[in-house]
Amino acid sequence: MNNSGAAVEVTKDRNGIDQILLRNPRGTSARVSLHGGQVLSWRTDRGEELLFTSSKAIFKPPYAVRGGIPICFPQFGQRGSLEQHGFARNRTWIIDENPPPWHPNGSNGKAYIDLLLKPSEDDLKIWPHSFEFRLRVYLTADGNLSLISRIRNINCKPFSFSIAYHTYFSISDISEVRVEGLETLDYLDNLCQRERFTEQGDALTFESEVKPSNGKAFQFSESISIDRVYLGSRDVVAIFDHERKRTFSIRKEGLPDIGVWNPWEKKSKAIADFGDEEYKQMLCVNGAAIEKHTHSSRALGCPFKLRTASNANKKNP
Ligand SMILES: O=P(O)(O)OC[C@H]1O[C@H](O)[C@H](O)[C@@H](O)[C@@H]1O
Repeated sequence: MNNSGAAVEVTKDRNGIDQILLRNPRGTSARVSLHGGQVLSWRTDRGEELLFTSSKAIFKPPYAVRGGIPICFPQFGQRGSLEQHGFARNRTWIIDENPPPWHPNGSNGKAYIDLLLKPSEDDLKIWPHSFEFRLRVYLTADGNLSLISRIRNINCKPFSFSIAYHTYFSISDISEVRVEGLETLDYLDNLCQRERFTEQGDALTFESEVKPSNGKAFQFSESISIDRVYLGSRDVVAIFDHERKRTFSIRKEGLPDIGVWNPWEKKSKAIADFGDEEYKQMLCVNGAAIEKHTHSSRALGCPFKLRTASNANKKNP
C-alpha cells in the first residue's frame, strides 16, 4: 500500500501463475495475470464486474484467455504470418520491479504495475525482431482503468507490427447496447474478406441481424455477427448499455483504429469457447493500430494508451 491508499498485491492463481491485484483508495480493483499480461477483471467499489470472461475460459498456456483484455501483438487478427492476434497473449510476462518513474505527482492515488515481455528464442524464429514490450496497467483514483504500452526496438532494424487491446466489455444483452463514435467512418469488414465500407447508421446497434456489409447472405444459416475494424476513428468511443444504465467510455491515444466484435454467429468457431448464449453478454470494442512501424532506434516507441471509464464507478449522489 502506498501513502495514497492505493494497493498492489501479487498472488498466485489456481494454476500457480502470478497475478496482480490493484486496488485504489475507493475500493475499485483490477486483476492482471502474467499469462498474456492480461487484465482479467475490473470491478467497481460495489464489486460489480465490468469486463466479461467466459465461463469456459482456460487460464494457462497454451490457451489464450477468452475474456478480459487480451493484448494482440505483434499482430492483430490475421493480417500477418503469425497465429491469430500474435503471441503476446500466450506468453508469460514478467513484473518490472524497477519501473521508470511517473512524471512528478503522476502516480498520486494510482494503483499500478509495469509488466515486460521480451521475445524468447522460439519467438524470434517465427518473428525475427528484437523488442521489449512494456505494459503499464493502472487504476486511477476515480476508478478508471488505463493501459499504456511502449514497444522498444532492441536491435535497431526497423519492423512493422499491429497491436490491439481486445477488450471484452460485460454488457446486459447485445440487443440492449449501442456504440457511438463510429458514425461515418470507413471500416474493413472481416466477414467480407476485409472489404472496405462506410458506416451509414447514427450509432451501431445490434437489435437485429447485422448482415455482412456487402448484403450477401452469410455462408451459414442463422448467422448474426459483427467483426469490423473502423479506420482512423475518433479518440473517444462510447458503449451505452440501456438495460444496466451503464456507459463505458473508451479513450485511446496512439491507436488510430477500433475493432468491434461479437460472435453472435451460431456456427462461429469462437462460439464453442462460450457458455450457453454467454456471447450475448459481451461486446469487444478494441483500441487498435493495424499498421505501425518502429524506427532504427532503441528509443521507446510512442505510447499506445487506452483509458476506459464507466459511470458504474461513480458514487450515487
Ligand atoms: O478467437 P480469437 O482468436 O480470440 O479471436 C476473436 C476475434 O478477435 C477479433 O475481434 C477478430 O476480428 C475476430 O475475427 C476474432 O474472431
